[in-house]
Amino acid sequence: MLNKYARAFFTRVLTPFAALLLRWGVSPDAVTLIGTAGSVAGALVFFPRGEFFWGVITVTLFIFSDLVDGNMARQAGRSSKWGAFLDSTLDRVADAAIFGGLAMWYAGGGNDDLLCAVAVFCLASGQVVSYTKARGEALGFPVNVSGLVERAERLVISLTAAGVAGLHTFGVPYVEWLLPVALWVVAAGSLVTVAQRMLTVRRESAELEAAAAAEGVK
Ligand SMILES: CCCCCCCC/C=C\CCCCCCCC(=O)OC[C@H](COP(=O)(O)O[C@@H]1[C@H](O)[C@H](OP(=O)(O)O)[C@@H](O)[C@H](O)[C@H]1O)OC(=O)CCCCCCC/C=C\CCCCCCCC
Ligand SMILES: Nc1ccn([C@@H]2O[C@H](COP(=O)(O)O)[C@@H](O)[C@H]2O)c(=O)n1
Ligand SMILES: [Mg+2]
Ligand SMILES: [Mg+2]
Repeated sequence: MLNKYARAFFTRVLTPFAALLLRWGVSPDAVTLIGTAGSVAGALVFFPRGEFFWGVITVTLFIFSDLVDGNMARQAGRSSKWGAFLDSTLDRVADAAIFGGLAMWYAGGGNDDLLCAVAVFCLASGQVVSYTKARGEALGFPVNVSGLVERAERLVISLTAAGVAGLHTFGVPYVEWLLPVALWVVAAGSLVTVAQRMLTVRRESAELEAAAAAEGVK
């Protein structure tokens, strides 16, 4: 949903910045790499220590590079399959660091085995959500579904909740519960999304086989 509705807005807002980077001679691949490195560092330095506010600020600053790199590639007429591969692959790395960092907090100072397991489930199910589409498309199916909780939703829900929950360390009361709720929501939403995508590929596969069988009868 966010991918559909918010992308146009961010494309408009980020286009001048992307143009400036191109004028400075920065390549889209460099933005993809630096954005991922910054997101990973922000998540793994701050989240395991429970410093959610600064973690979210750092990760958010760097993760917007994911909207800038493609914008740069399109403006420069340099969109490539390699760029698409690099972008998607490094998305998975950044996501692993974000949910892995949260799981590390609950395994350590946060001292909550159940929430650690939920964060690990968010990590794993998010990767499976992306894999269903990548594998379905590689097999030649259109995978004509986005699903309830795509990457943008996973990030916005988790990072917003973590950022606000992090205000607890500055003395803001009654905000810590937001992160556990967000993790449960992302976990449940990702499970639904995996099911939506798997059912779509199953339907598309059946339709393709039926069409092939009908073709054979003629
Ligand atoms: C009191 C202060 C507390 C601090 C609050 C901080 C607030 C910050 C909170 C959140 C910010 C989160 C920003 C998240 C930005 C996300 C950007 C992003 O990564 O978008 C990527 C997404 C997809 O791009 P791709 O096509 O490159 O990726 C594809 C995707 O990975 C697919 O994965 P799948 O969905 O299948 O799992 C892969 O299949 C595919 O291979 C891959 O190519 O881009 C978009 O979706 C575009 C839209 C992004 C819209 C983001 C909007 C977020 C903006 C603001 C949030 C506002 C929150 C306000 C908080 C207020 C708090 C008080
Ligand atoms: N280093 C890169 C990154 C991206 N691309 C191209 O952009 C598409 C992704 O666009 P986003 O707005 O989601 O970043 C991707 O599929 C590539 O075509 C690129 O070429 N090089
Ligand atoms: Mg990108
Ligand atoms: Mg991306």
